[in-house]
Amino acid sequence: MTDSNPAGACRPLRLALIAHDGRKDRMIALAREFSPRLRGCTLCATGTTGGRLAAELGLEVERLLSGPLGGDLQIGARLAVGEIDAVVFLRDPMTPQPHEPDINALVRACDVHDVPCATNVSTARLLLEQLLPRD
Ligand SMILES: O=C(CO)COP(=O)(O)O
Repeated sequence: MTDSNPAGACRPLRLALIAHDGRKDRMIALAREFSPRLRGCTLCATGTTGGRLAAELGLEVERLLSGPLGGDLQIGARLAVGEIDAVVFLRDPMTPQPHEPDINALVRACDVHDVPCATNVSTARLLLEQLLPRD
């Protein structure tokens, strides 16, 4: 999987995957659906999300800090310097989060730097269908 990232460069797509607890099962189901195509990507994730992706799907994923401990900010910092091509961030809109400012900062960073960011499964499917090349 080369030349298909938004930057058009010849390297694997660098994708960040993040899900709140109330959306983690949906993230696993989504990643399972796309898992053959995700295996060619460079994946990073917040801590607990990444742990589940690795344990349940065998995906190779760099685990950053858990979201409430700064993982969203780490991903935001990376995308701000051009190190992440796209984000799937399955937010739970029904549950208040202690790190709401970090969540807003990450979504804002995506908008500031024009990085595609899907915050629900339907949009994530569209994004992944578009960005992940077929086998
Ligand atoms: O809280 C999160 C995103 O805001 C997700 O963090 P975890 O993947 O560590 O649960």
